[in-house]
Amino acid sequence: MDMPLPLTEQDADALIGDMGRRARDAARVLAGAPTARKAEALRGSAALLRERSAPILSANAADMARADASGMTAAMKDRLQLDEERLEGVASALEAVAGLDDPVGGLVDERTRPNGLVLRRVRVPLGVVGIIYESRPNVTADAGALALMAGNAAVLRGGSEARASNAAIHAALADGIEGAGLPRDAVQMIPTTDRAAVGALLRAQGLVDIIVPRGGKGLVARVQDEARVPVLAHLDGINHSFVHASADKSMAEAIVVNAKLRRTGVCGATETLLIDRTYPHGAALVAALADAGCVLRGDAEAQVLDPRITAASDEDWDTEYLDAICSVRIVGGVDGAIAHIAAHASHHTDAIIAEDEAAAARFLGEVDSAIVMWNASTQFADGGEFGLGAEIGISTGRLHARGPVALEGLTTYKWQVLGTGQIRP
Ligand SMILES: NC(=O)C1=CN([C@@H]2O[C@H](COP(=O)(O)OP(=O)(O)OC[C@H]3O[C@@H](n4cnc5c(N)ncnc54)[C@H](OP(=O)(O)O)[C@@H]3O)[C@@H](O)[C@H]2O)C=CC1
Repeated sequence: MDMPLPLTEQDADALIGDMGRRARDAARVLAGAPTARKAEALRGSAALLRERSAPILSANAADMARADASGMTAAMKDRLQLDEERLEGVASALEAVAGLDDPVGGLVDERTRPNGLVLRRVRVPLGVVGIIYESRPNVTADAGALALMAGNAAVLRGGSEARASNAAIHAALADGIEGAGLPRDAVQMIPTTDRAAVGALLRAQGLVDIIVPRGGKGLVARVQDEARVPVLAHLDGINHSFVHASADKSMAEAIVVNAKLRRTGVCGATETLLIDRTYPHGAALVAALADAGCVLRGDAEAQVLDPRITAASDEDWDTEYLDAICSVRIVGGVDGAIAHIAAHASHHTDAIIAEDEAAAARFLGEVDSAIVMWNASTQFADGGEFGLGAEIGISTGRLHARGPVALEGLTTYKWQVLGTGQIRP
């Protein structure tokens, strides 16, 4: 699928310009496509994924071999790897999206003015959505499917380590879409791993309506510097679990171990444990993590709790490890936790574990993150777990949609004004 490298800026602009124009044409068709047709496209794609499981898994094996050779971490390889069961999960997710309620045309609200004008807000697709994401092949299917079902055309740019898997999955999706009589260009995959194409996508004003960047610090910096297209940021998860003085001991241990270690490579994993200075079971809490194989780095007060905690540096409070490593800080009550989170969180997901309702209410009200939780694991940060069927990812920005983004988050609305001849005085 790769074009010759390196791409000049002009080559990249020409490539994205052409893809963007084709996407725009496809988006016009999709905006009016019947729900049944979109669902048929996704069910057809799911069937093709199953039919083509052997070539898709061998494409994935090629990606995995390159990952091994390049020394990719175990957590990153876990995200990249497919097997029969995971591929079945990808196909089933397409069918699940096909069964979701179509948001397009839905009535958001309606009111009648004293002059008799009827004002309605009706859901419409965003248009052309550019999605830049990590080396996780299932996202190719999930993102393409959600964009399509919400009536949008998608231009996908997956992580370079997953290029063979992505190309194989994308081909099944495009064939399924075409097989249902919808434009093949509805979901396009950028055919190069050259990052010049990411720059061109970020500059594609007028061709791309919104960019969803899913990724970490390198991507954040580039998006902040270069984006000319509106951005729905899906960025890193520097997430906190705060154990309040009133927390139940066994609940706190179970939640914290799960939040940190269930899958260390997902963006909803906890990276920093905050312990209330007056919580009486701090030593048992950190021991539960250390015994489960987690490396702990703490401030001086935390280090007193367990000899296995080494000294944290300032950098640790701003680090997303995506690994079995956790920073631990002792804080003074809810105020201390809120202050630490305000200074170091990435506004993704933060949780309080507490029996005290007033403490929890303050945390839920005052922590400014897309998802705030009470007595639950931060690993629940997931569209499927929220009952949305699937997700593009977790929006960490402030506008339009926050937290798990699925069909509704991929739409906007327009006003329909119904008169009976009114003129404005
Ligand atoms: N909020 C959310 O929903 C999600 C957030 N994440 C976050 O993603 C990060 C982990 O994934 P990781 O694989 O490290 O992600 P990266 O940020 O390294 O990569 C993500 C995508 O961005 C591209 N990219 C990265 N840097 C640049 C750049 N400077 N210029 C152009 N393109 C760039 C990558 O391309 P290339 O292949 O060329 O490297 C890849 O396609 C974590 O921080 C995690 O929290 C992950 C999933 C969901």
